[in-house]
Amino acid sequence: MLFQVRMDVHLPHDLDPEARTELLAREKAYSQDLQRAGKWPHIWRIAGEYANISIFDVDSNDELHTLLSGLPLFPHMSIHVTPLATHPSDINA
Ligand SMILES: O=C(O)C[C@H]1C=CC(=O)O1
Repeated sequence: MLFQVRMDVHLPHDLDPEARTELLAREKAYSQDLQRAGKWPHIWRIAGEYANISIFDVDSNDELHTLLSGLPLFPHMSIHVTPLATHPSDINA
């Protein structure tokens, strides 16, 4: 099952710089592990925003929720999920 996920990051302005560095390192490692596992096949920065558009390839809504809620940045993000269906005009479908 494919989902488009938009993540907008809102880090607290008073976050300790060391804690911020550690948090972002954990986020990067978590994200890259899921990319290597094929669960997170696309991630794009939205130009000009601290936000990304990602594609997740998961087995269920529950798996998606588990993966998203495990993001180290989860407490600092707003997340919008769009389920994707096959387009009838897709020549690759
Ligand atoms: O920077 C972001 O867009 C937020 C987050 C998503 C993956 C990652 O490494 O950071």
